[in-house]
Amino acid sequence: MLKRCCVNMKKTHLEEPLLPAMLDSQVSTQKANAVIKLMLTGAGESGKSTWLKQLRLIYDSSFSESERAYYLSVITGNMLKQIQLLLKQFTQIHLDSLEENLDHAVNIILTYKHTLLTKELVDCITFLHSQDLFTNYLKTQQTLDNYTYFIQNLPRLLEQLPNNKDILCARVKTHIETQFSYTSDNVRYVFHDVAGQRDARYAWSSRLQEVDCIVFFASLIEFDQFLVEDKTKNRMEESLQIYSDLVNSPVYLRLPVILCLNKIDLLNLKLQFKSFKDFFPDFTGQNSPAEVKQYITNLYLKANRIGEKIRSVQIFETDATDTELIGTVCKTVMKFLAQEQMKSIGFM
Ligand SMILES: Nc1nc2c(ncn2[C@@H]2O[C@H](COP(=O)(O)OP(=O)(O)OP(=O)(O)O)[C@@H](O)[C@H]2O)c(=O)[nH]1
Ligand SMILES: [Mg+2]
Repeated sequence: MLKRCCVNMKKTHLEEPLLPAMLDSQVSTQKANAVIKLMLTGAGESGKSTWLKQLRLIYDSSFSESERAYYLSVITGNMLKQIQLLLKQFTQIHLDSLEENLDHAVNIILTYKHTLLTKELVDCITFLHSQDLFTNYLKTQQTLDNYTYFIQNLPRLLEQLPNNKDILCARVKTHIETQFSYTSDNVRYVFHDVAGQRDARYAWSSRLQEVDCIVFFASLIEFDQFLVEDKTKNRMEESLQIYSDLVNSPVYLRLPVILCLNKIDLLNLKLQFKSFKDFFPDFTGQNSPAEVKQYITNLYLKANRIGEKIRSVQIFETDATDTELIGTVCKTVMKFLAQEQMKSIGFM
């Protein structure tokens, strides 16, 4: 049941606790006569915190200059750590065959110690990515999901602070649960963003007891990826297991579920280099975004063994970095929750 109560005037803030400005985000002054709490769930890197950033952009304010400067160091750190990791293995394989220019660029990157983006660093990274030897190796490796996006955009970030899209594409792992709330049509929506990696999931159950809806994020492009916390475990299998545990649990039967099949924007790109069937041999379709998406959707549908009459599930295909799309999804989610509320009080 959705609870009706007084307006909740608690401060709202976004993840990234190291950033002081974010802890001081706006307080809504709108009155509300109902509160709906939603918990964002899903494995690590599925897109929960990116959704929260979107809510802030849509319902509160844009990022300040100091937040943008903070994200510049996050992006530089994300990329540097990733490229250094790739290069460690790359240089082991090609130690004796690197041409002088490439060897020089590799050395600069490998010995770079801070998170300040400099022209020298960007030039070396750009040069590295113009070399077939490296780009062919890259196709066989697991990278950050927005790696290609940032490779293309690093030169711009030498001149400008990150724009909203850059910030939405940056990766900051969640350690501490955070929340964001806003009021629309007299209803206050409170979104709880929790950490998704294995060691953090023990904390989910107490929060799930208090919320009115589960929002589950599943990445559409994790079929060839392995967990950060367990390199032997396929990420999509893990996500299906978490989803199944949640939706089939008798404890959370009363909660409607919103399933976001996320990272739809990256699926096409991934399928140009990877064969879905190599990872899910039961798949007999074409290696096309439409067929792969349908197959994954069916896996999630099958994982839910509770009938529609008992639990409502609403499915969305999302790109969590697309503000317009997420705005539209939010409106549909609000309508869906209003219907659920009517059902729960016997009007439907
Ligand atoms: N291109 C693209 N990137 C996405 C999308 N959703 C999330 N990402 C990126 O994926 C990475 C992980 O997203 P997060 O929102 O931090 O994931 P999370 O679920 O909060 O992960 P944890 O905090 O570890 O539980 C970030 O770099 C995001 O920018 C998407 O739909 N499209
Ligand atoms: Mg997070």
